[in-house]
Amino acid sequence: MGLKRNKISVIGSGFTGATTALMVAQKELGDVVLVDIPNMENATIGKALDMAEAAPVWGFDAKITGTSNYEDTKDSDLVIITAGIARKPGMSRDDLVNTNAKIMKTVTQNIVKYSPDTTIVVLTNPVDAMTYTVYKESGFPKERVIGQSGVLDTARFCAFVAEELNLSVKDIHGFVLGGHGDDMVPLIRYSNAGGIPLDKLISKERLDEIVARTRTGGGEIVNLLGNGSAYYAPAASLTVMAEAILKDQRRVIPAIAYLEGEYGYNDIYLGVPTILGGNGIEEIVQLDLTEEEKAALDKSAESVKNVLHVLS
Ligand SMILES: NC(=O)C1=CN([C@@H]2O[C@H](COP(=O)(O)OP(=O)(O)OC[C@H]3O[C@@H](n4cnc5c(N)ncnc54)[C@H](O)[C@@H]3O)[C@@H](O)[C@H]2O)C=CC1
Ligand SMILES: O=C([O-])CC(=O)C(=O)O
Repeated sequence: MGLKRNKISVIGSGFTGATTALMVAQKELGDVVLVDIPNMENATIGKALDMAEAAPVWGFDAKITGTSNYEDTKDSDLVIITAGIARKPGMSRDDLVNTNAKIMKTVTQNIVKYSPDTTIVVLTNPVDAMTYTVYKESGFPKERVIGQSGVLDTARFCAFVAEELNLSVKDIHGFVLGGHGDDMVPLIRYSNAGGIPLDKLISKERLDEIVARTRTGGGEIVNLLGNGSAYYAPAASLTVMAEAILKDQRRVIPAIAYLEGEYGYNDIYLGVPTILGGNGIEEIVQLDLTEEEKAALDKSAESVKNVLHVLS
């Protein structure tokens, strides 16, 4: 017998879930089970079938199944949660908290029932609080419940810097920490273009504008789409995290992790630099922060705590 293929379940077959399913299948990270509520079952089966029919065109081997039955997720190696409502123009991510917390609880109970040893990556907003909810509901060890924000926020920052400098995105490295809200913390000191610190290449005034655009990057897309939020870059971000975990890459990736003293915070999920590998979050990297950077991170952590208070 040959090697066993990974099984990846994606919960929620909407914009982010369906796009993620296609991206992970295209990269042959494993077989994919796409799950939604019973009312959406036909549409979910249809999306999965449509993706399976793309496989011969692109030449990827991955079985893709659509379902509303969690039994089909049994023994998943990785579960990605995208289920829930998305914001519309005029809303903040935090407005989604009560509706999506309820969804997180039922989804998590079903995941745990069929895949007690899996690793969970959460996308649903407000994502820091939703990752905390999934962690508490699952009873899983903290390293196996992870939230996505930093890859996306950093990607937006890098896209804006590459555009500003007219350079390849491949040479831009950024680091965005904190909660996935408008007071997230892009760390200029740890960002560079081909190793050259950004403050040597871009004026302070323009850098401030890029930081501000990064912080409201999700809202910029929400306003343009009019009827939902971003999904291509979020799905690409989830795919990178899935690859790091399933291939045990030990990549340095900003992710939403449970903190017990790191950066001075306790009992909170927050975006920090991590090492992501086969065991999920294998380490939290503790950077030295200036007083100003730490104050900005404190403010962001405070916003996440305020959302968590709504839930308790
Ligand atoms: N953390 C991040 O960086 C990002 C987070 N998001 C969040 O991801 C979530 C999903 O966004 P979209 O895919 O654009 O929304 P969408 O509305 O296109 O899809 C959500 C899907 O979840 C399904 N769903 C609802 N309750 C469910 C349940 N109990 N079980 C299974 N499926 C269920 C819905 O039927 C729908 O198909 C939103 O909360 C959004 O704010 C989106 C982009 C980036
Ligand atoms: O902005 C939103 O509501 C969706 C999201 O989290 C993002 O695109 O960063």
